Amino acid sequence: MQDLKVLLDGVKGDTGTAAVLGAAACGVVGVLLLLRTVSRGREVERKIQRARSRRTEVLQRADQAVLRYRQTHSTADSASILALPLAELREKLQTGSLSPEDVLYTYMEQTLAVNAKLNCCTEIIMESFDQLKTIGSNKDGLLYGVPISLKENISYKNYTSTCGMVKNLDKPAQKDSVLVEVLKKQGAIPFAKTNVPQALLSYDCSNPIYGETKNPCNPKKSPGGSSGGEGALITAGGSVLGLGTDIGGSVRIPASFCGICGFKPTAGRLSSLGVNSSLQGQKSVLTTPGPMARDVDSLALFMQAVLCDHMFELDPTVPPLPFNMQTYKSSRPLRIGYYDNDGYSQPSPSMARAVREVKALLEDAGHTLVPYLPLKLDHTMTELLLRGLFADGGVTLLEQVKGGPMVPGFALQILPYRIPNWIKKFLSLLIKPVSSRVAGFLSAVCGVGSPQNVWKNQAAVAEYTNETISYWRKINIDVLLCPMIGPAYWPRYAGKSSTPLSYSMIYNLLNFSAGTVTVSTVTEEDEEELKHFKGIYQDFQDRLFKEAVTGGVGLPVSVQCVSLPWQDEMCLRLMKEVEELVRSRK
Ligand SMILES: CCCCCCCC/C=C\CCCCCCCC(=O)NCC(=O)O
Repeated sequence: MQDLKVLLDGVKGDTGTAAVLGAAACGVVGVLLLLRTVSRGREVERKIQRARSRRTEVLQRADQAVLRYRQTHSTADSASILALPLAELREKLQTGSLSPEDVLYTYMEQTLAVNAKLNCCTEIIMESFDQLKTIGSNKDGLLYGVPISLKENISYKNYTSTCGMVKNLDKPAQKDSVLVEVLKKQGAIPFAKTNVPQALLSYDCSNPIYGETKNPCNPKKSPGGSSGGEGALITAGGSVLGLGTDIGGSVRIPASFCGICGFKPTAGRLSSLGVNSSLQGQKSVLTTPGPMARDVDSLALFMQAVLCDHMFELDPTVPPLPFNMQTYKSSRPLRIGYYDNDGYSQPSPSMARAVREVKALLEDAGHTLVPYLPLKLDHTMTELLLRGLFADGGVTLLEQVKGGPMVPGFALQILPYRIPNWIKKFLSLLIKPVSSRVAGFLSAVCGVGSPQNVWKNQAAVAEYTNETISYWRKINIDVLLCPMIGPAYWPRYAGKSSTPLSYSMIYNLLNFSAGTVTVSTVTEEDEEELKHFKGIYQDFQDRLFKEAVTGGVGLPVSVQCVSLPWQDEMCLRLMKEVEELVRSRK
């Protein structure tokens, strides 16, 4: 200390030396910071490598387990097991004509093969093999012996839910999520976890840890997201039932992009304890777990299985409403609202055609179809939905992804949250004459500014919900038929193209029940019509959407069915009817 004082005294008045010392100090600090960044980068890289090696190792172990099983057991007919719809599979398991062992090993084998092609799994749950030893005690369960895949963010004890973010690596769940516990009690065997996009806030499916998942219908296309791993795995036959989550369409969009069925129940109907998200605590737009499968009966069976006393006991915040089979099975003619264009995002030709065709089928079947249009979508999408979702101006999301690598396109996706609000507001004014929609987006992602405004936003959402319910009452409709985003995008377009989310996310904002059923495929005529697509606003969002869905001939096309909150069975009923009508037309 004394030496330092002498040194400083020595340089006092000598400004040249002081400047040199100052510069040297800055240099040292700079080098230290650089070293810290490099070392953190290396640590991140090591973490990612560890996770990938662990996955490779677990895939190999699962592969060997399947091999051993095949060598020691007379081979069950895999193809016929994989072809069974869930209802039949379940019956054969319950009557004992199929064993849970044969079914699990068959699905495991298929999953490993599918994953090698599509990169859809993040984990194989090795405990699924152990579960076979005790499964007999769940023989009465509605899902006895049924293998089920889980989206990566659903907690399973000792497995990490990264939500596609490096910072969450190496934090294994302390316990099973409530849904996993309930599923196990019902005899289901969770056996794989599936891939998601970075931070879950995208309808693409790529993250820096596990990479990009491919669409089984066209590997060059995205499977959708965020439950994209589920969409790909189920479509390719690796799973007969899966569990995803949906805050903006993350169950419905991958179901639509891959060609299966997906159901987003009313948020609150199923327990969310142990279901991870990147915007925990955000209440304006609600997230919910929801099932995905090849047919609607499987979705209904899932709901019936988990809406049980065990779930109501484990999570008393869930209303004790068992599945209403009477509503699901009812054949009472319905009054069905419909729209093929929401007036905010022009649908692709196949999206609109699918609604028109299903409308005609429903009319022929004796239902009454009533024109419908979502209220004030322009204002609602930006001022209620986006401003509510990012009430904090995106701070939470930025914190989540800080310091980690980003998948291509993600940096651009989160750029608006990095730009200071005064610049965004200025840009919003500049852009307004060109696209009021994009201007609204820039203004909305500035957030709400104060806690008081959070409450105002939530009150406005409640008011909008009430207005919408009154509108349903006024035109006296039971359910709604409308488009679902599709066909599958080229990878990385989802991060740039947000406006089509008006078709899915509006029902998260309203917290209505909504599900998708695949009803058609893109035709040459659809593709030809797409060439003349201009869009409603004719802005860059419209141009991006057009680019994203080109090259879709032969890809699946879905429609969406919607019902009022807590009328989940009614929504499933319409989905089932749509599925049957479309099947009987073929
Ligand atoms: C240019 C105008 C844009 C208007 C409004 C767009 C609103 C969307 C904005 C942000 C992107 C949010 C993407 C959400 C995708 C689905 C994610 C999802 O459902 N995740 C499930 C989960 O988190 O559990």
